[in-house]
Amino acid sequence: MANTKVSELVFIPAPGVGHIMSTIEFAKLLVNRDRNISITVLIIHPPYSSSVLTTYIQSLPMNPIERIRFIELPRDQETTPKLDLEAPFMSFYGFINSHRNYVRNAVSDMVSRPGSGRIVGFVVDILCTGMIEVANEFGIPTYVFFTSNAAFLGFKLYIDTLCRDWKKEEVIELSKSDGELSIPSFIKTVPMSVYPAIYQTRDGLKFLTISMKKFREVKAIMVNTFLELETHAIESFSSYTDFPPVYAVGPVLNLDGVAGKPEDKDVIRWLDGQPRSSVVFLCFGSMGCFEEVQLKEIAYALEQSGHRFLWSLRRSPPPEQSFKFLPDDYDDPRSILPDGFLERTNGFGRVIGWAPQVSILAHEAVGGFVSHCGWNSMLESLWFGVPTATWPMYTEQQMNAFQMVVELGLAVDIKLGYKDNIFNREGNTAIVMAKEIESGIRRLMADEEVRAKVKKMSKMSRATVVEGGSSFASIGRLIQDFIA
Ligand SMILES: O=c1ccn([C@@H]2O[C@H](COP(=O)(O)OP(=O)(O)O[C@H]3O[C@H](CO)[C@@H](O)[C@H](O)[C@H]3O)[C@@H](O)[C@H]2O)c(=O)[nH]1
Repeated sequence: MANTKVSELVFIPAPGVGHIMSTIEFAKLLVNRDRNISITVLIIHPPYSSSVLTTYIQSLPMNPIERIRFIELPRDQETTPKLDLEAPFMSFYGFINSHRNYVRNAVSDMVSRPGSGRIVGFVVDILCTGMIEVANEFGIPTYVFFTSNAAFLGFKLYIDTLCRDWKKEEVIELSKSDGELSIPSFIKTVPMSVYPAIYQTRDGLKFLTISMKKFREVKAIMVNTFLELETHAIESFSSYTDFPPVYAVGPVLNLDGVAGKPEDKDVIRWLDGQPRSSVVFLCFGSMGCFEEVQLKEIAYALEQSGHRFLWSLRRSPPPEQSFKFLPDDYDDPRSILPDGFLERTNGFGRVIGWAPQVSILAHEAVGGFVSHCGWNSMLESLWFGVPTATWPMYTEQQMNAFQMVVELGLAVDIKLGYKDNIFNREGNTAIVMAKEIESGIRRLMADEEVRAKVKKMSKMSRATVVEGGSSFASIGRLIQDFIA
């Protein structure tokens, strides 16, 4: 007999650091909010090797949370499709879909478990919308947890609408032109220079149209954002009649960080010894890394700027290993930095590998953040009131940078339209010269107007998630929708 009092949700996050962490934090938030909600998280192991992600997944069962159960789906090396660098999105989508049978089995077990609750919904990541098919087989509604922002969701919707009337080649041609787009979720017209490179391919567009079609089938979309930050973008969805309701439920953050290392304490101790707001922190997300020539330009810029710095430096996998391995720490970063750089900057700068980013941003010594503009990083920097200098690299980050700098005035730019092809790094990117980086760092540390706006937004981001706040209320309405 099912326990009718308990509402069960099945969460299916995507195996990427920037996706899985916020999704699981959202699960925690829901069970804390309502004692009658219970959640089973189905973990799909990544198809590539990532020490950070593996450490994070392994840590989950070690920190039990009441009413959240983690089930790791089997890794079937024989039958899972391999990732294709020519079609990274669709092959990743195929990889996720190859787990459908495991999801069916897990849900069948849940349904037949005595005393289990009524399954009221699947909550899936954008990369896992193929699982809607399984939810439909069980007659269970699906919700999407969108780990990026509302403006970008609006971009996808806009391009999807274009693709109904235009051939994909025409959309690609348009995206490579010099023009601008009037996208309803953006206040200003959006220059093509910030159009994400991944959607300038047939593979990316195919994924976009498939996932948007699936989005139209779901009961609601939860976006990791908040009304005070993205008022215009969130309100823009009300003009669509054939799109599900959008709930702004953020910022949903993992304030515990990812993969704690013993050296992290040493980094924090070093920050303890620095003056307030004096340190520039540089970090480029779970997939960010640069060629040696670019690293040298960053090093020169840091030296010239004279600001104290903390630089998270990660090594790209060799080209033939792209997408089989994610970036990792250098054994010895000295090998790729300019001669004598570490000695000359000793005392005012530090180079580290994977950073305890959240603890660093929370530290009062940090005065600025040079970031790749991954959405979690943007939300974390706003939460802690640290202004950003934008250096977007891959996926939707150019649009995030445009939004932060041009639309919202919450960041300064180093580069808005920098694009890195993470699936094929060989000679694909222009070099940003030291002078440009140095100028960005100087503006970041000196711009009091942006700093004041960020501090104000920091207060709003904290107020929105507590009782009386808009995201708090939004989650309340969502829970009513789950249990109705
Ligand atoms: O050295 C590091 C690097 C990252 N992080 C953390 O890892 C997360 C990274 O997330 P995010 O900033 O969003 O970057 P990505 O890992 O690049 O995230 C992917 O997912 C995001 C959400 O969909 C998108 O916005 C990005 O473009 C996409 O690349 C954040 O919580 C960081 O605090 C660390 O703790 N230490």
